[in-house]
Amino acid sequence: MNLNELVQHIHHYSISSENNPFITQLDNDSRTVKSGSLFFCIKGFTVDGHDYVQQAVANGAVAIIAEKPIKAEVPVVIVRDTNRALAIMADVFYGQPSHSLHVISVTGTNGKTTTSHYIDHIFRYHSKKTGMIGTIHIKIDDETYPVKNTTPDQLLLQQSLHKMKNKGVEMVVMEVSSHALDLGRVRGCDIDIAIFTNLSHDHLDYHHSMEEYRNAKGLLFSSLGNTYNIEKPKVAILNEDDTASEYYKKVSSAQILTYGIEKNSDFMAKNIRYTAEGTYFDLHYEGKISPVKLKLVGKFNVYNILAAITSCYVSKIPMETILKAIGTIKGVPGRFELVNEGQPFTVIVDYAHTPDSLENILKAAKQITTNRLICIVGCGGDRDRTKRPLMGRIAVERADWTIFTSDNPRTEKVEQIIADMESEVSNNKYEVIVDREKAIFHAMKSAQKGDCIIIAGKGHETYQVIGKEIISFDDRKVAKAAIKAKLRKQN
Ligand SMILES: CC(=O)N[C@H]1[C@@H](OP(=O)(O)OP(=O)(O)OC[C@H]2O[C@@H](n3ccc(=O)[nH]c3=O)[C@H](O)[C@@H]2O)O[C@H](CO)[C@@H](O)[C@@H]1O[C@H](C)C(=O)N[C@@H](C)C(=O)N[C@H](CCC(=O)O)C(=O)O
Ligand SMILES: Nc1ncnc2c1ncn2[C@@H]1O[C@H](COP(=O)(O)OP(=O)(O)OP(=O)(O)O)[C@@H](O)[C@H]1O
Ligand SMILES: N[C@H](CCC[C@H](N)C(=O)O)C(=O)O
Ligand SMILES: [Mg+2]
Repeated sequence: MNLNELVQHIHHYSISSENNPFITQLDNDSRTVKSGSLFFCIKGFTVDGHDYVQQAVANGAVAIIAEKPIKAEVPVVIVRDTNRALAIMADVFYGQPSHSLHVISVTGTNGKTTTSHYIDHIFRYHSKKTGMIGTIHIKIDDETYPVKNTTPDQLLLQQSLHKMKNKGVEMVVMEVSSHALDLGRVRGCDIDIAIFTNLSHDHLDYHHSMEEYRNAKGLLFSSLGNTYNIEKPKVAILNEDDTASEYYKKVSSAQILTYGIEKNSDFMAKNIRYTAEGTYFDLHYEGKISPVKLKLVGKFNVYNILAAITSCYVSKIPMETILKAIGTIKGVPGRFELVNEGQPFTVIVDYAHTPDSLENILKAAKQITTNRLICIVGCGGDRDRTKRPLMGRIAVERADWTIFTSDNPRTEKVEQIIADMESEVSNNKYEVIVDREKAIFHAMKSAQKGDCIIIAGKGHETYQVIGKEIISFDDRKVAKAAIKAKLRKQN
């Protein structure tokens, strides 16, 4: 595709030359530029891409998209907003892949990854080729690719969707974070179904207030479009029990479907029974009642399943197939993941890293615990500090014993993060073991029959970020080693 063909999709631009080079790839990082690249200068949080034009040209860039005049031996196109231009041009360059894919997006504070995995599982059970974009990885049919972000930037997003199209993928489920919406990462993406899981305290370092945070998520629903296209109707699927849904109903022109447990909703779970084997409930929808069996625990998982059922049902998968499929869901990596080495106590690794998710997971664990509930938890550095006292208080109030430890301190002092977590704790049912590995070994050593140990916050993560360094660390592996060490000592 030539430069002129691409830039014609932007309303306001000026171009420094009449040359019309052939563009072989798009780049927003000078380090990945190759001969034939069109380089987009993006102002980041750390550096400004405009400062890397010379490097981009040296690496083979044949044209530049910038927000201000830049000296370069190649054509420079000046646009008002390079981020927006990248979203539009990437969509065009990659042949608008989202337009012919069935795209389901999931937003909300907690449950995005979990719900996405359930949806993917149901579609695959229904023999569809699927793609998934989210916190754990990008998955294209059976191949997975590592990720830096829950929702990739505009370029990687369109590239991934394009690869999916080429691989014969029919449907994509994608997590959409509030950061992504605020930064316009999903602009130009034709989304068919948008799911809202819930809204609770997180990311207030970035969004400043709950209202701002709620509104950022609202961008997904306000940009969803309307239902007038009969071939591709747009549907917003909202959690009726979360008050933020009222706002999303207002900002969206799409068809609205609701799910819930407490309030009357289109897809509703009633008569819920939580047992050691799993969770059972009656699904009420369209005047019908269907029994549902899950091998999952926790009320929050009933919400995730309801959202998954609703989105698959409106995607025309028969309810009978959906219900059979969900009976075979085993779980999601790092989400309530059991570590079992034959020990007489329960060990669970979970990604709870917000006050609400920590509370939920401790409540769910309590239901299956016959002795003490022990919680190992930390908070991330260089992230929302205001959630730390809340998480500290919740852990100590809900668990019988808590160990505060480190969880990706990044450039902050772990001791300060833990002091923040301790600041609103009102009893002494806790201790501090800064080193996470030592904390896990200590918990295993002191565990007794019937105890349940929740290792919270890192879930699927295979690293610990200390300073600028990334160290290999996996809660599941460490827990396994600690249990084995204990069992060896006993034998
Ligand atoms: C705060 C934030 O969102 N930062 C994102 C941002 O990085 P940045 O602004 O620091 O980028 P930068 O380093 O300043 O670079 C600016 C530009 O110069 C370019 N550059 C830079 C260096 C160079 O040598 N040459 C060059 O061309 C860069 O490629 C970039 O285009 O752009 C990067 C590329 O798209 C993102 O990976 C990065 O996410 C970082 C890793 C991050 O931690 N983001 C978090 C806050 C985030 O987005 N989280 C959400 C939600 C998580 C959840 O589910 O809870 C997510 O969706 O992941
Ligand atoms: N619907 C839910 N409501 C509240 N908590 C939940 C829900 N689903 C999962 N959780 C809890 O939140 C944790 C994170 O879940 P999940 O990874 O699905 O969320 P996410 O929204 O993808 O998070 P992130 O924004 O970090 O990607 C789980 O490990 C569990 O403890
Ligand atoms: N998606 C979350 C990840 C937090 C995971 C936790 N382990 C941490 O590092 O704080 C965030 O960006 O806030
Ligand atoms: Mg996620």
